[in-house]
Amino acid sequence: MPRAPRQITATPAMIDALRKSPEAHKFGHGHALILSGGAGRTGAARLSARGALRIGAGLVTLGVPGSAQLEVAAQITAVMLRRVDDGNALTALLADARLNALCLGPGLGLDGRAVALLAAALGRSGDIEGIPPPPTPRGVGAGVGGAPRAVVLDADALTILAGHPALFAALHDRCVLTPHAGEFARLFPDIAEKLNAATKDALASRLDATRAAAARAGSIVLLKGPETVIAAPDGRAAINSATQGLAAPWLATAGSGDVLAGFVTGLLARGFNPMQAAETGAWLHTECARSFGPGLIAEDIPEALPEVLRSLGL
Ligand SMILES: NC(=O)C1=CN([C@@H]2O[C@H](COP(=O)(O)OP(=O)(O)OC[C@H]3O[C@@H](n4cnc5c(N)ncnc54)[C@H](OP(=O)(O)O)[C@@H]3O)[C@@H](O)[C@H]2O)[C@@H](O)CC1
Ligand SMILES: Nc1ncnc2c1ncn2[C@@H]1O[C@H](COP(=O)(O)OP(=O)(O)O)[C@@H](O)[C@H]1O
Repeated sequence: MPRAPRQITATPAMIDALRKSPEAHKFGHGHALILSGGAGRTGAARLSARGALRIGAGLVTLGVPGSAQLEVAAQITAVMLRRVDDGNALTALLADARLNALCLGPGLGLDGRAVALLAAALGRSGDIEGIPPPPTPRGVGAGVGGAPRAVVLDADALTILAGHPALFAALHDRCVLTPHAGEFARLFPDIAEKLNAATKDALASRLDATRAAAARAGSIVLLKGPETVIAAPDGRAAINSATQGLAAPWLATAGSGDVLAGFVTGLLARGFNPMQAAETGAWLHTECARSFGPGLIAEDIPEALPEVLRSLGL
């Protein structure tokens, strides 16, 4: 019998974890790497990067193909930029163990480069059909201490996973998958079918579906919506409600999910464990929308974060 899900609220433990030590320098708060797609499609990854930086990652770098370098350079300041043209370039970059959290999906695209980046991020570049084996430096796919690197997979990365079973099989317990309902149905069609056919309470069914997906993936799954459900492979689950008194309807705007992916990535870079990062990121995301209120667009979400953090006493 699975444990009852936790309703996410700001507990003293969450607030404590969000506090920054007065002694630490920027590398003590982690370095997040967000991989972007090509020119004309870089907005989503830039939104994620801004979210990761605002939530406290010490450094945030956007990995972009050469074609998008100028476009992105013209739009960023505190966020940094590295050229990442293919899977080999990412593998080489990941020899730096200080890059401790990755985000793939927002605006990534579905082309060969995107597939190769996903394979490299999951440490599988040498054995995926059609992707040449790279010269693998030691430690690739691993973070500090040899544990696999934390990876947030959203948007296009989820669509790629749905078409590449070998990549799906490479998911691990430091991955956080953040599908909306459409992406969930693409990735877990049989589970989604059962969910749609369910006759019991809608939230309970979403909870069952998210738990089943997390168990299959071996990763944290965060199913987005007005009631966001988060589940771990071991059956732990939590719900972030944005309904009734906590409603945040202005979150239904293009790019808000990209910011959420950035929030979770930034928290992973800071050292939060994957379940804690997903829960805390989802809660703060809703609070930002509630704090900003009507007229919110995706760019406003990271900018609302300082006020929300201050209201927690940080
Ligand atoms: N500013 C930017 O640069 C932005 C860039 N973005 C980037 O665009 C790329 C594509 O991402 P995407 O999510 O827009 O498209 P896609 O993968 O086709 O899935 C959408 C289809 O799924 C379905 N669907 C079912 N339930 C759903 C639900 N709850 N919420 C949403 N959809 C739901 C629905 O089908 P329907 O139900 O209408 O038949 C819908 O047609 C990706 O890289 C992303 O990062 C965007 O983030 C926007 C801001
Ligand atoms: N009506 C709503 N009430 C509260 N939150 C919502 C609502 N609609 C969407 N959201 C939230 O907004 C975000 C939308 O993400 P997503 O669908 O991936 O959009 P995008 O791909 O444009 O970034 C998710 O965090 C989701 O939970």
